[in-house]
Amino acid sequence: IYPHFKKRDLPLPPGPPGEPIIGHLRVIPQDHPEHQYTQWGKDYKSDILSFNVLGRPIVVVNSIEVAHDLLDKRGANYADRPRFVLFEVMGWGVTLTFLRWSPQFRLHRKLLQQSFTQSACKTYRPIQIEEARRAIKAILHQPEKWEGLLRNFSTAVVLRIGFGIDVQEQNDPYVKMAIDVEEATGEGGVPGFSIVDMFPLLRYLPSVCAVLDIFKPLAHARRTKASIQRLHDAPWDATEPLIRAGKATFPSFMRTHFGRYLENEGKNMPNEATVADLKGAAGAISIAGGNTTWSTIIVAILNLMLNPDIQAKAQAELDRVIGIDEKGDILRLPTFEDRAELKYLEHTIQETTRWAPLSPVGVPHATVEDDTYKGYHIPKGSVVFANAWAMTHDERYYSSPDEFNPDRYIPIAEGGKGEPFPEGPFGFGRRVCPGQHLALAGVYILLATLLATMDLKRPVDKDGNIIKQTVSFTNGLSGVPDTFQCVIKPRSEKARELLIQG
Ligand code: HEM
Repeated sequence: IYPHFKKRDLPLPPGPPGEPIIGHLRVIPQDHPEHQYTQWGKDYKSDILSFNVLGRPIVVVNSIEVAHDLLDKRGANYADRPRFVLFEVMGWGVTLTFLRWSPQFRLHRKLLQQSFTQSACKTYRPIQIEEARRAIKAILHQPEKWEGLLRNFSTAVVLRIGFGIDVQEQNDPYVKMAIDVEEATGEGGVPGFSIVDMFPLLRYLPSVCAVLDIFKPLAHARRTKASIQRLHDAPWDATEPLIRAGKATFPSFMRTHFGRYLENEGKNMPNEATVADLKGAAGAISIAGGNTTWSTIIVAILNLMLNPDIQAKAQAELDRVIGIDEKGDILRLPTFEDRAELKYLEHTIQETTRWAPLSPVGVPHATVEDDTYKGYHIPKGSVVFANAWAMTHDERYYSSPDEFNPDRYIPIAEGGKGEPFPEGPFGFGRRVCPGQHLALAGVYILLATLLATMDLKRPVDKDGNIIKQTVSFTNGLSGVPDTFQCVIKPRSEKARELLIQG
């Protein structure tokens, strides 16, 4: 199947020995392979490694330099994706994340990239600020539900931005629909590693035959398909009549692009994107942007709770920038205009993405053609993982990389260590996350509002002792921190009032 795998005079990048026929199928750990890939990089003294799974070449990139050389500088050759058959069965067919290198990929990439540039994201600030304040006000009333309420926040933001629907404050049906779909997609496991990804024809196996455990993901994908379709259709159907009537009040991806579509149609002009393309792209915003933004916020909260000194420093900075009255209470809620001055908060957000990159081995790319790099052969069709975890924990750049320390980014000129902002958590090259500015803006406004108004404390038992909690992450398309407890209380009566006023 992979003729170029054998036809070579140069060696493949190094890696541990595999087994006959199945190669490294059982050698690569199923859970959190990023750690083992990092260790192998050290064992083989190489930032590029190779493996094969059932004959398919796999390349793992462990350093930022190699990622730049291959995924950025030779971007066109590394812009493909492997086929994600299981996700196709689920119904994620016209979703940018899973599209192969093709004209359709380029169309979707253009649509999404243009829509979420640094400056295009400003259009969506009012939605982000409104939802952030709404979520923290809800936490004020139901502090024990903080985790779910923050999930509602990130899901509501991407649904509103994608489809322009008006999300209800509590129990919104679309938010529920999107969360169910996110969970179901997450349960699909590590992308590209199910039995149907390896043997695509098995997707047609009749359900009665698919009784073995290895076929569970297939059964799961078939069950989930209808809900994924619904997530594309229901919010679209709700907004379409409003856009047609020119009555869609909120800006959204759908309003911009479907509005343009209708305009062209009215003038008998051709449309580059079909309705299916636009639905798929709006759906991609919701699946790629909800869970990831939420998880980033949760990781930040975890670290702010575990490090009260960091939390106090971030709050002191907010107080200084926002202004406080004679009693030490903040004068107003934070806005996007404060962001440039909130350097410590910005470093805390960067440190959050560095400390626990949410897609630790990235979303795999694939090579379009054979390549040669530093004397190694990289076959056409190789699946390429950019090990973001290895890059953001690289001791050559980061002192005590497991430590959460926002101060590591203070420039040398200001007496700091001048460690670089992380690269890798949002991927690389022509596949780099098109939603990164939107995501970081959402994380910023949520954390700024939360820290300005609330204290995050570790829970204590009835004797007042701090309850010890372990920190762990799920596997899958993006790692989500496992549930932990956090006590969230208003910093003052004034903070409470500001939140209630909105
Ligand atoms: C903190 C939050 C986020 C993180 C950590 C994140 C991370 C990533 C990563 C690692 C990739 C794969 C890049 C690669 O293959 O090299 C990706 C792709 C993508 N992200 Fe994000 N993302 C986040 C938020 C968002 C948001 C809010 C959107 C909404 C527009 C979004 C839309 C996408 C899309 C559509 C892709 C697929 C790009 C492609 O395949 O060409 N992401 N993201």
